[in-house]
Formats: sequence, structure tokens, C-alpha cells
Amino acid sequence: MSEPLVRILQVEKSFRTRSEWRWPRMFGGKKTSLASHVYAINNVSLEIERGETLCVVGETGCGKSTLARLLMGLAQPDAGVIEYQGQRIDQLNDKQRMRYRKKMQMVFQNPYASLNPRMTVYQILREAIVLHHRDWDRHQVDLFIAELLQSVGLSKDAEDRYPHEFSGGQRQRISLARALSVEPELIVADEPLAALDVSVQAQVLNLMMDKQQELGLTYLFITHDLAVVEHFATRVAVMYLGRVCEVAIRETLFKAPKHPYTQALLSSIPRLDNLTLEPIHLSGEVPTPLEKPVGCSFCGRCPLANQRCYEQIPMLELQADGSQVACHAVAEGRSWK
Ligand SMILES: Nc1ncnc2c1ncn2[C@@H]1O[C@H](COP(=O)(O)OP(=O)(O)OP(=O)(O)O)[C@@H](O)[C@H]1O
Repeated sequence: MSEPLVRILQVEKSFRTRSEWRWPRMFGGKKTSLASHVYAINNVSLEIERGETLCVVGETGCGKSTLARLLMGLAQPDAGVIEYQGQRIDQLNDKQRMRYRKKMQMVFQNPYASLNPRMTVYQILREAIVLHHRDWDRHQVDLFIAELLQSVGLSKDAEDRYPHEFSGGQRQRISLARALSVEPELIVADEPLAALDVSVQAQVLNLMMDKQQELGLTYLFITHDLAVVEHFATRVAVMYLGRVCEVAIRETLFKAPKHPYTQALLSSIPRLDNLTLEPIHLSGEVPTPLEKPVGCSFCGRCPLANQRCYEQIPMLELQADGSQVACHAVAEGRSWK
């Protein structure tokens, strides 16, 4: 098998946070601040193959964006290794990282916040292009910008306009044009459709798929939307509270989800085919990421959990159909009935 484009190996990331509170007046009313840790990513290992779309799904706060930021070098892992084409990229300084900025680009959820409001579209694209094509003259840059805008479905007159003069969908096209301007290999897209209307979501998604075909792009695509996953993913990684609980190719995941959390997640989507799962209602509280999990993060809500699940962290294990599942119940063949 060929080497994966990206290899994430046993990565951990926690954030130090501080919460402030005041003693009641009868106890002096003094302000006190408490330091704690948020364990955002716990021992995550994943690979991204060249040319695929790896969708990462999971409920809010499970660590999807943190994973994307670690990969892009916007945050440093506390432990573990991140490799790009076999080279370690998790410990690079800004200068060393420049080499990878050209290969890896990020598209964010809110295209308005990620585009400089004081710059015209031309300036935004030019800034990215000249950084990576220092030898290009003005004519080459102008020509490339015109081609880029056309390729994302925007007209040439967009060049002289500012981000606020565009709709959300058009702004996301500008973000995509900016990402494509450096001819990257990998695009890390963090909920790029979430701020858009449903009709516009489909347009932007189709544009991203077209670009993938045309340029051989690889995507790490973070989303909450399982319909998007079913349409777009090559493989899917399901996260729960800082851990990856299941990884499978799209067809396998939707036909035969194995982890109880994945099953509950997929049972929530209505389907037109006869693959609809019995609705699964999870009880129990989502544990807080302020404590490092001792056993399986999902055990408090899992109807299949037994003592082992509370005591021992399950590791991703390869299944007969090629999927990987981190679940003691699956390993022991415990089932819902
Ligand atoms: N800079 C930070 N400082 C403190 N805590 C953080 C920081 N960034 C993320 N976190 C915490 O880490 C956990 C994971 O956050 P993250 O944004 O990665 O989740 P997510 O799955 O992307 O959520 P969402 O789907 O809502 O975007 C959360 O509990 C979050 O509050």
C-alpha cells in the first residue's frame, strides 16, 4: 500500500483554562480563579490517503476543529506525531512551516471572518499568490486571478469588490479561490457549509467536488451534516469526546455502523431507502472534557457498557469489513438485544 498523505499518530491536545468566580459576600466576596484543563484530543490516530475525502463527524466539542488546527500547525500537540508525506510537521517553526503552507490550505466555517474586510478580492488573492510564486510578474498574477475566479464561478468584476459586497455562498467561493491560489494538495475544510443556505450549500459542495476531480485534491472535511457525509465522503472518522471511535469507508459506515455511538448518530437521520435504523435514544450526560477519561468516553451513555468499559480505554481495532472500531462491546460481540 502507498504511503498516506497525512499520518496522525497518538496525538493529544489539552488546553489550560481559567474560570473566575466570586465568593458570596458573607465570605468576603473575593474573586477566585481556578485553573483547569480541557482534554480536547485524546490519543487520536488517523491517516488521510491521497485523493480521498476524509469526513470527520461528531457532536459539538468533540475535538474536530482542534484536530484540524493541529494538522494545519495552528496549534501544537502535547504528544504524538503528525506526518505529511512521511515528514514530521508537528514541531516546525514558522519558517519551516512555509513549505507546507503551499501544500495544505484551510477553509473556515465563516468566510466573512476569514477574509480581510479591508482588502478587495484581487488583493486577497494576490497576497496569497505572490507569497508562493515570487517569480511571477504582474501579468501572470492578473491572469491567474482571473482564471481562479472563473473556476469558482465568479465573474472578473469580483476582483475590485470587498468581501462584504458578496453573499455567504460567494464569499465561500472566494475562500476556496484563495485556498486554491497556491495550488495545494490538501484542503482542510472546517464546516465550510455550516453558515450557508441549504441551496447554496449544494452549489459550494459540488464546486469542491469538481475541484477535487480536476486537481486531484485531498480533503479533510469537518461537518455535522450526515447528508453531506453520505454524498461527499470517501471515508468517515466518527469522533466522540476527543477520541476517534470508528473509521470506515462511507458505504460500510452507512450500511453497517458498529460503534454504539455511530449507530445512534445514524439512526437519527430519516432515509428513503430501507436502511433506516431503529431510532436509538441515548440517555445519560455527555461527560465533561475537563476530566481525562479513564475508560471509554461513551460508557456513561452506552446501553451496552459493562464494567470493562468504565475501566479500560478501548483502542481502534480492525474489523472483518475493513472498518476500525474502538469498542469493547463490539470486540466481545455484545449486542443491543
Ligand atoms: N483555545 C482553547 N482554549 C480552551 N479550550 C478550547 C480551546 N479550543 C478548543 N477548546 C475546547 O476543546 C474542546 C474541543 O473543541 P473543538 O472546537 O475542537 O470541538 P468541535 O468538535 O470542533 O466543536 P464544534 O463542532 O462545536 O465546532 C471543547 O471543549 C472546547 O471548548
